[in-house]
Amino acid sequence: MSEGSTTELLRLENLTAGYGDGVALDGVSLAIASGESLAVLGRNGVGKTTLLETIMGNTRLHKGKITLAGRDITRLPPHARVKAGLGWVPQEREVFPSLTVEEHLTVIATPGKWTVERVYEAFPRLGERRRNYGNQLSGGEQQMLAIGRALMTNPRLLLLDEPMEGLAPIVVEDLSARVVALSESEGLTCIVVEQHPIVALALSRNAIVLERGQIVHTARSEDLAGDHETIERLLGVGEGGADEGANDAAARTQAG
Ligand SMILES: Nc1ncnc2c1ncn2[C@@H]1O[C@H](COP(=O)(O)OP(=O)(O)OP(=O)(O)O)[C@@H](O)[C@H]1O
Repeated sequence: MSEGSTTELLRLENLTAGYGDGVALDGVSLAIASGESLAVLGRNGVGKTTLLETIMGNTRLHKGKITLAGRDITRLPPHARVKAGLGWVPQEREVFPSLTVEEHLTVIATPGKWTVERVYEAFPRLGERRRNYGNQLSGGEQQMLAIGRALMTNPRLLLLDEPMEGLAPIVVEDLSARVVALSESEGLTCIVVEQHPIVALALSRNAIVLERGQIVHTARSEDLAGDHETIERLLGVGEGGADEGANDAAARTQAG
């Protein structure tokens, strides 16, 4: 795909980034088309979060270029990247105990197709909880709120960092269906970082696997889901259902 093509939304060229002088992301290049959903997979500490943080402008960039919808955003500060069309759902969720659901959604709203009412349509549970405070929400509700809040900035591209972490299997199932609906029905372009391949591959069209800050495998998600040898080799997990993934995530969270 050529740069500036009408369907290309994000292009990363040779991104090398990290924290201080350290390099956690090493020469990553990829292009994402508008409407695509991409899963970023890999074992612990391989640079998945760093990839999203670098797209957002939260790491030290040593080298490389980031283009969003034909615009070079490489040097923009994070808040300007949100304005340019990046929606950020951080791993920590960052839900505030003293704000209600509705206050979380309205405080950063940007005019566009996503309004509070549309977020409640996509996540009816949030509508039911609109007057509840952040600390009165379950983990799943907090995650929905983190996604809803990002939608309120009317992004072109939504970046989700381990959205299923610590959630019960039934909640993972529900939230996965809603994330799929965002990309399939709403046409929203998404990048999802996820530890467990079964969960991530079910909600994405394409996938990359990172190892030591580099892309070592690229595939269509449905192909990789059936490629047990590659999953075992690169991710070190055997066959297992979404339930296993969610339980792993819950165990990780409980362990710290
Ligand atoms: N704030 C930070 N300061 C210094 N080094 C960091 C920081 N955050 C991450 N790193 C290092 O960067 C490397 C990549 O970490 P990153 O969090 O991107 O991996 P990950 O694949 O998202 O892992 P996980 O699944 O455990 O979240 C690791 O070696 C990690 O120790």
